[in-house]
Amino acid sequence: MDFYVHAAGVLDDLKERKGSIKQLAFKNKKFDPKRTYALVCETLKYTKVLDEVIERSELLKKEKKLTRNLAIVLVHDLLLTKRGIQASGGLYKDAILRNKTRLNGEFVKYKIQKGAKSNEELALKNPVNLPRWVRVNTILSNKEEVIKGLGVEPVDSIDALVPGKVYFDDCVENLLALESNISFVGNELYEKGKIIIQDKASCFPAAVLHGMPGPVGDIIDGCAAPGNKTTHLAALYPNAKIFAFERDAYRVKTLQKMVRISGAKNVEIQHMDFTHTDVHDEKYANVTHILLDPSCSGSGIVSRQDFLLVNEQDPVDEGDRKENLSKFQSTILKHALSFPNVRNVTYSTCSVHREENEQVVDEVLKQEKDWSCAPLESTLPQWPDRGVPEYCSDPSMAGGMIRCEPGRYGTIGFFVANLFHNKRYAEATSTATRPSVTNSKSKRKRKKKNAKGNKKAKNNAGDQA
Ligand SMILES: C[S@@+](CC[C@H](N)C(=O)[O-])C[C@H]1O[C@@H](n2cnc3c(N)ncnc32)[C@H](O)[C@@H]1O
Repeated sequence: MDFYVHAAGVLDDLKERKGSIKQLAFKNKKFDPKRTYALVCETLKYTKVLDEVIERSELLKKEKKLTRNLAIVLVHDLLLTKRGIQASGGLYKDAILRNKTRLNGEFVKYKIQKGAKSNEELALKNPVNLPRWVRVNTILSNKEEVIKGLGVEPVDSIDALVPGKVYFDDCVENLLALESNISFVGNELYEKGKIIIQDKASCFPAAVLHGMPGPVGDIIDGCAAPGNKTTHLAALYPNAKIFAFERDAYRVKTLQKMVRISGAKNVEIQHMDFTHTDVHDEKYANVTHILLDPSCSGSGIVSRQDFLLVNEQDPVDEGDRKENLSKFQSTILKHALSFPNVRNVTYSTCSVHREENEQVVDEVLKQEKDWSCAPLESTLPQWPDRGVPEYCSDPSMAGGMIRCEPGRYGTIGFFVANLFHNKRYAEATSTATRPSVTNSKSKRKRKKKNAKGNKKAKNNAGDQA
């Protein structure tokens, strides 16, 4: 019976938003976490039905010792599983069994009223069905090996995904989509780090950065753990050094593990607050690119389980939280832009709120006049959803930003802005294809020419970016 009390406790904690279903189910190892997780998920799928049946049968009025959530998990197993309540006996089980006939009767009536032919028809359905996005880790493998290993055949749209099929993404190289229910438990490609499970939108920042022209020095990932984007950068830039910052001690361990499994040898992990770095430290003198993916509200994340909590959790007042996050995001973005040789910076969040997205970029760019937002042509132009013009003081800027609506086109909610330093970018792109000039006379000549070029480039940044 302790198991049911524990599962009911998880439901109580979920209501109070003490963690995700997975976190709470796996927190207490005394009870089989997988079994707890399964019961909690299944119960949440049928909460509406169970609540109704419990109410109609007046169970809680008659059995005062039962709480709502304890009754829900027990009635779930009584009515919706073949095995029934898995406990040898006790107070709570007896209370349910005393009301068994009534509960069964109300359940049958409910099903008839709803016209349901099976119990499954009563379950809550996930309105958002994301495919499983898998990035081929080109450090250790290639598309051919992965396709062969997964034993899948290509289809030409994510809507056509069924078991045994694969879709090759058209925005991000080496990104594949598989059907949503595929499991990677025990999968060799996954366990050996040859594939990395990463949502499509989360692959955009490194892909955008990689699409920018000009030479690349060192790269910073300012907010790195768990390391999806760091390892993506490492795969795209095998010859660059990547400094991966993470301030949280626990998450640093996850980052270390992920970098190790990915086989990346060019990542230097820095366990520290990125905003505390000395931007003039010689160590970072060669940094030309920064990927910044700071903590955010996560309001764009739609997980496989989120829909289960729609009716369970009370809405929270997000006002203050959004404001604090927005301030932090502006501060960390300004810090990224202050590295003396940085030329390209992507700023991203998995939030759908303007306060964390367009507004942060807009406010920072108002203060940082040397920086601009790159236009559509250089920021995955094939992606249809862009920034919201009304949220930017210069509405034309929005076209260069990426927005992903949760669930639309198979991704979570996401935002990316692609920023470039006007002068450094113009310099880098006008000399990119030329051999390096070392003598001082030609250096002076180049400087003069670049000065002219910079002016032109600033005016035509859109064409060049
Ligand atoms: C949204 S997550 C990053 C996800 C990561 N980019 C990925 O794709 O796997 C933000 C991370 O930044 C870390 N973080 C937040 N503020 C930071 C700071 N000032 N310095 C370094 N890390 C920070 C958080 O601990 C968290 O792990």
